[in-house]
Amino acid sequence: MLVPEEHPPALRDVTTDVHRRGRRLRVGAWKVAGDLPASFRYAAQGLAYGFASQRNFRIHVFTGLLVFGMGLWLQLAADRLAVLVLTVAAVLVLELLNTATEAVVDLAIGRQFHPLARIAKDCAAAAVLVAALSSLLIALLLLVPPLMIRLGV
Ligand SMILES: Nc1ncnc2c1ncn2[C@@H]1O[C@H](COP(=O)(O)OP(=O)(O)OP(=O)(O)O)[C@@H](O)[C@H]1O
Repeated sequence: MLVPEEHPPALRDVTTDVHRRGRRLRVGAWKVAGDLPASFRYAAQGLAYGFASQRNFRIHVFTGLLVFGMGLWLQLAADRLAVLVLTVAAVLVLELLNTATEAVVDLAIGRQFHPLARIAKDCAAAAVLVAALSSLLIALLLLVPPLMIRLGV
């Protein structure tokens, strides 16, 4: 068991858990979400930050809404609509993780060059690209055939 006083202060900050009313509480952060509404509030803040600061995130949101709207218009079956939702969500999730990665890298290294910082940022951006390309392909596979029928082509 960790005894906080046995560690130097910096290590103690990141390693110590306390037990309160049967719950483990992390105490290494500047602030910890104390309850479920607070957790949702912080998640909403992250979502709002991603939307406000990341042009690509906004593009993905509007593209996703467009694709889902087309799916509804074309009366796709529920399981096909679910696949569209899943692919759009995957791109948005990865875009948020990309933003988080950029923030952590900048926090760690600031404006200096480091090859590992470049790898972290490039790979996070590549993850978004892979998800976006595969979700575009899935959307085409699901939407084009019924669209052709609807247009009488
Ligand atoms: N500290 C750094 N050291 C080395 N290379 C960096 C560093 N910061 C950024 N880069 C390089 O510059 C590129 C762009 O960095 P940036 O922080 O703008 O990320 P981004 O993924 O382009 O941002 P966004 O997702 O907002 O378009 C990175 O992909 C990386 O190749």
